[in-house]
Amino acid sequence: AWLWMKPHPRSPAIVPGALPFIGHSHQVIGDRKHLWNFFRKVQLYSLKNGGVCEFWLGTHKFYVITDPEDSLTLSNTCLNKPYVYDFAKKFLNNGLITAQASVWKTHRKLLNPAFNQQVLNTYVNEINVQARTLVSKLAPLAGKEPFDVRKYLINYVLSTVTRTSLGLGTEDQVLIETDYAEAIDELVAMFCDRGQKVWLHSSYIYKWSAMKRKEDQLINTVKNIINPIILKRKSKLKANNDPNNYNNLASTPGKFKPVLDQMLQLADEQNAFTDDDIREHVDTLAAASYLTTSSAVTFILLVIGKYPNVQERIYKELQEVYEHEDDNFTEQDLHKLVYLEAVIKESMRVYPVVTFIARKVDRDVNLKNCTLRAGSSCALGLYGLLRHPLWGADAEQFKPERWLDPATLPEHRSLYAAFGVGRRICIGHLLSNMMSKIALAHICRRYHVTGDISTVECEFDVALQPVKGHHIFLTSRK
Ligand code: HEM
Repeated sequence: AWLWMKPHPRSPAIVPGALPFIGHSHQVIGDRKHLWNFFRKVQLYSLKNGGVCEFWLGTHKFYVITDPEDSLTLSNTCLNKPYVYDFAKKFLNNGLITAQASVWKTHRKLLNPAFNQQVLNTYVNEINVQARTLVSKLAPLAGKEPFDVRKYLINYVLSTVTRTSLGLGTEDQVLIETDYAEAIDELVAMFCDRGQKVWLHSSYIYKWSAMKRKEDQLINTVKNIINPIILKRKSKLKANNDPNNYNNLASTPGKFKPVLDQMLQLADEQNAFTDDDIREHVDTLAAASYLTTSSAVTFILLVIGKYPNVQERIYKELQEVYEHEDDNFTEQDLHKLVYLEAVIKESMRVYPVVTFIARKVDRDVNLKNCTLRAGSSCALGLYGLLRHPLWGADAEQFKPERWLDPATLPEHRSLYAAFGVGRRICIGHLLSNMMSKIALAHICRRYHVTGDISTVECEFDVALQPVKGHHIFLTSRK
């Protein structure tokens, strides 16, 4: 093992503190706040050392890339995910996040059209409905005490994503928002837990653990909820007597074709997906969307709360866009909210929620100054890319204005890494932006927000999130 750990020519710098056999494993043990500090530290170390460095978990080598060009090379050369993603494989299997490159290529191509702007525009009405529900749930809290807004946002994102992907009626939707949401939440937390408990990485040891028994139980819960929904929808579409049938929906204003229907249609016409594939895609969309988007909006509210001038400018822009206090935000309105968009982008740059992604290095890869060895894993440091010196001397500062003038933005596209880098970039990024924008527009037109991003401590939980209990305070604008 020691020989394997020995640097070879064209090796990058090794993060200090490695021990024989265990590498840096002792440095990741601790709570989630500690874990985030470790990941942050290695990315800053990578930035300082020419954009690539390495660390070790046991005898497994992880490279960390924060150079924009090298990260693009690696992410497009190696499309497979490393073994840590396999922890979620039993649950999400052929879903886009965990799918092997060969399956991913076909499925991603088939699913891309379901997330293009034209399709997303048909969701605007539904997202407004959900944002109104969010605002009405926040109403009793306004003017009272500071509170943790994240759980309300989780609920908002999960309802929106499951509504638009499953198209359920109110009855079935209740089950999704309670039992299904809870099971997904526990499963995601469990994968993160296993990642940190290095001894449970071995599938042999894991097989005998209480965590594995719990995982099986939760996966069954999820299957028992989603499988009947898929079957029911399938037979309804087949019978062609459903008034919600796609062909009627497509042309009805305010209606949309849920992703589930699009997948069932592809399955029917092209044999593209099995029922299991479809469930895995639906579960992946739910799991990938809610922690990320809810954290992002929480951070944005804390940022808005900290900078009153930014908040007033958002409010002014909103007032210019809608005519009546109670109007929905239309697709055209969303285009006009350019300052709000800049605030969202800048907040996600300075306070990203997905701080790194990873790839399996399944062949030797030559980068500018070093060679990555096959058999290892590589983390692409999104946090590092988003504050790379190429952003300018003010890279650490929150400055939404930089997005209003393209001339001030860095040229390299992979520096805009909040939603990933390369071909496996987030499929839901436009939907996520729409959900964030509509929720913030509804909140900011009703309330004045107080919060303080500068005192927030973060913990790593798949998505980065404020340590529990970080609060905002709302006062009604009326
Ligand atoms: C603030 C919100 C979000 C952030 C920061 C985010 C970030 C990311 C990142 C960094 C990746 C790349 C993962 C990797 O390469 O390993 C990714 C992938 C993915 N995201 Fe998102 N995401 C967000 C919201 C969403 C939403 C709303 C959805 C679904 C509706 C979604 C669905 C997915 C899926 C399915 C993938 C896998 C894509 C593939 O490999 O083809 N995400 N996301």
